[in-house]
Amino acid sequence: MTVEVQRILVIGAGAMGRQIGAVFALAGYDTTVGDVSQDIVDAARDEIRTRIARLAEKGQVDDPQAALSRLTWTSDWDDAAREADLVVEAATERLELKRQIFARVSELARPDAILGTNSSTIPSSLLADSIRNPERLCNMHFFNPALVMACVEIVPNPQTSQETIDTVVSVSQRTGKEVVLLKREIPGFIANRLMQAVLDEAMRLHASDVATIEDIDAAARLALGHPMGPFQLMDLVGNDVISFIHHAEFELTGDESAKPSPELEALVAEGRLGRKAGRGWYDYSS
Ligand SMILES: NC(=O)c1ccc[n+]([C@@H]2O[C@H](COP(=O)([O-])OP(=O)(O)OC[C@H]3O[C@@H](n4cnc5c(N)ncnc54)[C@H](O)[C@@H]3O)[C@@H](O)[C@H]2O)c1
Repeated sequence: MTVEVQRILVIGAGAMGRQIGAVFALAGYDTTVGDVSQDIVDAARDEIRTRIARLAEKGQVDDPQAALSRLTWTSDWDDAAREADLVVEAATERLELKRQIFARVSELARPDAILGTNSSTIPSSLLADSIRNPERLCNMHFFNPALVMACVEIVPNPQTSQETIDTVVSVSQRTGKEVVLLKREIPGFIANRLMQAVLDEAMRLHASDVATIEDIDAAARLALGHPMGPFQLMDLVGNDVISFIHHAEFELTGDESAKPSPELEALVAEGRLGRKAGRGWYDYSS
């Protein structure tokens, strides 16, 4: 059984939240995207207008005005939380902040509203005791950029009800995404664990002087058909983000092997964070 969803609130208008909001609006849902910063809300609204217009030019959106009219942007999301059938949290990746947000949502939202977190590293079981109705919560994990990437991972925690799972699966499918439904929580879920395994092996090969980063990247691209090599990918995502994901997994599991490699830590300590810093595994200064 699914809950009838018409109104959705997305909390956080950053890189993920703004595009997740657009995905819902394009699928026909009345969607509010809320942030704490008016500047971020304004920038998000402008960016999404441009993106939806571009999709319309490419023939991928029939009625851009209708989609935009279903989108509301706000720096005060309390009213939208009261009205939402589904709330998807996509705020800054900090456990305490997310717990505060869910406690507030739990005060405001209808008891039958479904709640999802887009967190990449925080399983919803760590948020469940901050809300009144933990059976209505799960991870609903979109990929970056959410308007483009075709997959949503849905991760129930031990308390998540079947109705909650059925509802988030149904909403995700209506957006046109392919759903990957995990049977249980595991740090990193599926896609990021697979990616992490490739990145870790690439760093091990390089640290043991088996090949250059250029050759390891070439093998991934040309022999395995990956769109980019593991070192190129780390530079694109940000080596600090990759390191953070390792630390988060170590904190969740206590597993020493989850810690970032010394090479990665050295790179981050030197400020070689990747493309955004002009230098990472590769040099982008020229
Ligand atoms: N960036 C990625 O590649 C990616 C991919 C998948 C999932 N995620 C997850 O999505 C979430 C958001 O990531 P992001 O990259 O969009 O981060 P971001 O830093 O770009 O955006 C986070 C936004 O949350 C806002 N925020 C903070 N407190 C808030 C509050 N109380 N109410 C409303 N908004 C608040 C911030 O102002 C900011 O605009 C994180 O949980 C992250 O793990 C990120």
